[in-house]
Amino acid sequence: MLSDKTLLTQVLVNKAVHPLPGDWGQKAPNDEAWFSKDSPVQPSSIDLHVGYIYVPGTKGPCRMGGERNGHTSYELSPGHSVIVSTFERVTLSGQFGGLVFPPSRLSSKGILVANIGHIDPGHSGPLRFTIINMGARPVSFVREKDAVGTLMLFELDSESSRPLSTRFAGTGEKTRDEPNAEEIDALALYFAGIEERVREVALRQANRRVRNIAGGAFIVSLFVSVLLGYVGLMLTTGSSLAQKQFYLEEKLFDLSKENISLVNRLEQANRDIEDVRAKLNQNFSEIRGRADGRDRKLEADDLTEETSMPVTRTEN
Ligand SMILES: O=c1ccn([C@H]2C[C@H](O)[C@@H](COP(=O)(O)OP(=O)(O)OP(=O)(O)O)O2)c(=O)[nH]1
Repeated sequence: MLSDKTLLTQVLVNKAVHPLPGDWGQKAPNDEAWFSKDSPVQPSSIDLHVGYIYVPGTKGPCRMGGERNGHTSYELSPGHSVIVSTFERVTLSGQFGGLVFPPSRLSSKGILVANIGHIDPGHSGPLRFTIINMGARPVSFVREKDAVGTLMLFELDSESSRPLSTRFAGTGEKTRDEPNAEEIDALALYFAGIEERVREVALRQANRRVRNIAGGAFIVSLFVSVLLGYVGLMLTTGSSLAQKQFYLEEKLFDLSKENISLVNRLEQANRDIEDVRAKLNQNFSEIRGRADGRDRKLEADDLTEETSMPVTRTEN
């Protein structure tokens, strides 16, 4: 593995990692700043920074976040995924290979980099990473400023007989570059489409309950049509409004949850009314029973009174 000094020579003399962010490219190799805490060159690795951010599902060739039009800064919402290319191009001769890892400060924010891997001898171009926000909060990425990978270089025991660049010769293809539309859209904006699925289940549940209890199909269809209208709107306006979309979707989600809670309360109120009705019926039958008993007693008393009265005869 190359140490900071050899790494620095590879970077500054052979342009193995180039360009460098900020004014690092203008510093002389013997500048002490290379060995400071903030240097992109660390004891045995070099930091790679955000280049462009590509957002899956971006419609239209001119939309920010799509092919050849990556964002230079982006706030990645929880559960969302993007492709990030590196600001630096990594150009290795046949004598060197590399390994790239996510910086641990990214992992502590809940960022998962899906494709850590190796860099072939002969590779030339930016690297790219598929990134998912598994954390609880949005995470911002800014071009040139935020580190997105940590690269280590290795010197091979002998030069590769066919470095990557020669294997591409005559194919008309290049080693890896910025992603095209097909590669960007192979990803889902939401990790495993999870938000979509959860929302569908919540809506289905709300729909069923409301229909059962209050014949509220109207409310649900209204809710669904608002949702569909909104999704349609988002499809036509593209995902440059992704954050706004996320916010509104959260709101729709909350509404759906509120709906379910209202339905639960309605169910409970129905059960309470049933209880009160049963109690009233019971009280009514008891009162009725008592009244009947009293009537019967009064009738019996009248009868006794009549039969015990002395009979007076009138004699002519
Ligand atoms: O996280 C990574 C790892 C590698 N690479 C670059 C450098 C590497 O030389 C090239 C190919 O990597 P790998 O051989 O791992 O991927 P593959 O799927 O086999 O690529 P390909 O089909 O282009 O050979 O992609 C990246 O951009 N990001």
